[in-house]
Amino acid sequence: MLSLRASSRIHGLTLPHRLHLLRSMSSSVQLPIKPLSVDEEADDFNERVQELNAWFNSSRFKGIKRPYTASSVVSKQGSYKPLPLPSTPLAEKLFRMLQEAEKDGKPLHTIGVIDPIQMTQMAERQEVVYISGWACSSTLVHGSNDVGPDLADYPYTTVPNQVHRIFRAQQLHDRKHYDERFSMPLEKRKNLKYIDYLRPILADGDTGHGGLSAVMKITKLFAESCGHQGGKVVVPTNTHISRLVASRFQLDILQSPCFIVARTDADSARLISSNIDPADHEFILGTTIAGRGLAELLAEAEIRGASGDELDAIEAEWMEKHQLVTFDQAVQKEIDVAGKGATAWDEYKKAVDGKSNSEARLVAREILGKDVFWDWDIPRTKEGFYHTTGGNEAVIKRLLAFAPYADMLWYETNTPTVEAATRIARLVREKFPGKQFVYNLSPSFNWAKHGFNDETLKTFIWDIAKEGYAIQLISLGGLHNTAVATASLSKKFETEGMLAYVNEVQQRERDIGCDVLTHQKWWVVSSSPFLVLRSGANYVDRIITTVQSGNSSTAAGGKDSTEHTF
Ligand SMILES: C[C@](O)(C(=O)O)[C@H](CC(=O)O)C(=O)O
Ligand SMILES: [Mg+2]
Repeated sequence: MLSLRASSRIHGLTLPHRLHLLRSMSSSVQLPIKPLSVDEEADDFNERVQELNAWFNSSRFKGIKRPYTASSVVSKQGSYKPLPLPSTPLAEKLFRMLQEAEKDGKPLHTIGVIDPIQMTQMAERQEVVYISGWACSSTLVHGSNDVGPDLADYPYTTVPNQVHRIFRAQQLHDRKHYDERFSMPLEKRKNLKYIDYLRPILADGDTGHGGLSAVMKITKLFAESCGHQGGKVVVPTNTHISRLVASRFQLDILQSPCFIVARTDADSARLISSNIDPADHEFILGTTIAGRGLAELLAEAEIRGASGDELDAIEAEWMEKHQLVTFDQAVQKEIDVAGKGATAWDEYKKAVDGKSNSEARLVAREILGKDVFWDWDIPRTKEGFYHTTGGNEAVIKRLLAFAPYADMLWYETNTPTVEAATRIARLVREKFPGKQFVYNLSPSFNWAKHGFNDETLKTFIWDIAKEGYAIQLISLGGLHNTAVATASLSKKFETEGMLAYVNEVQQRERDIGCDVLTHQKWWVVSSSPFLVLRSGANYVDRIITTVQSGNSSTAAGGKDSTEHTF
């Protein structure tokens, strides 16, 4: 809830200067105590529109297209300019970090975190935090706690809730660390390594969990809980663009500089929900064999009680017989059959560049002197989806279409290679110089099987960083690491008892200087009889000592604490 100070009038100043002054005097807003006149209200509105336009034109949004006006945003903001969100300084920091990454050709690379412990252990070295939808789906589903595989069917508050949890933990550890620093003399402080817990968070927004209003709601939650989101595409290009615009519009209403990352899964996508956008037509597959639709045959089989296996067999046989092709491939075949050769094909390709399927059909008829039979409805799946080729060309086309609307681009690759990453980035950057990318160093790949040797595996991140892959993340790195560390301890503990604990955990914590070794200091329930607080014990002790006028006999980190044995 916002705490707003009611203002008394400031005499001698006329609007809009008065309101402007009130806004700039403090980070909060002083609302006028009497309704403004219509003229005053209009002046204030115009001043806000001007201010917002200046923000839109600032270097933060260089190259970003907004298909709406600043006044359409201001009118949605309500009667006063939004206060800066806690995520704003972090988003601004990310902007500067990314500019530096671009200048140096170096990456911000990170490991997806699943909890506050992992966040603290990465804070010293990883400059950004990634929060994965997949990992949330497996570990922390908001509301129902019904964890499961990532089908993006969890409540849309799930990932924002995790972002909120991690952001809160970042803030607490920052406060704890700061207090620790200022509880020691300057000379000693010089030797205490400064840890920056306030790392910008990049969070997975998946497809936005619904229509445009849902996209706006999740965007708002992310911005409010501190985040930057990535969208996922299984939809027509223009639907994705609408979601990006909805997301930006929401951020603009909040006047938030949070980053929007447009992610496309077009590389591996084999289905598209609709053929409504001509931009997707060249990649949609159809059949050159007339006949009954696949979905119709499957529905019929289901009615007569066919089993799942039988249905799969019907589909496989149908697909085998029909060998789906794009319209261009169907035309190419007809050109070959007609013996018209390479010139006709070149002529066709040139004429259909950027055109819809209905236009391509007219061009083909012109060249071949007849219609080409090709149907994209016959093979539709029973859900109504169209088949699509996927692949890198589809990726490139989408990235180029999303570039004006997104701060960063993310294509989810099928195969991690420097060559593919380089080619795609260069083609995009030819048209959008300086555009930056996010790259998923996904544990879904068997990294040992992609032709890397130790050397190329080690340099991969830095090699692609030179091409603009400024944020790179092991999406499920934290999740896998928890799995392997726990499995290993569990295995050894079974037979080696406490020796296993010492060797696997305590000794290693000591060797690598892991601060959780002394977890009371790191994160503990205070032993105060008055308050039970989850917090950094020493930090809480100091607060309690302060409020109890310097007397806290119950301090959690007092002389009886087991931590003094470390
Ligand atoms: C990136 C991702 O969307 C995620 O939820 O983190 C997942 C995880 C992964 O497999 O790497 C995805 O790519 O679908
Ligand atoms: Mg995801």
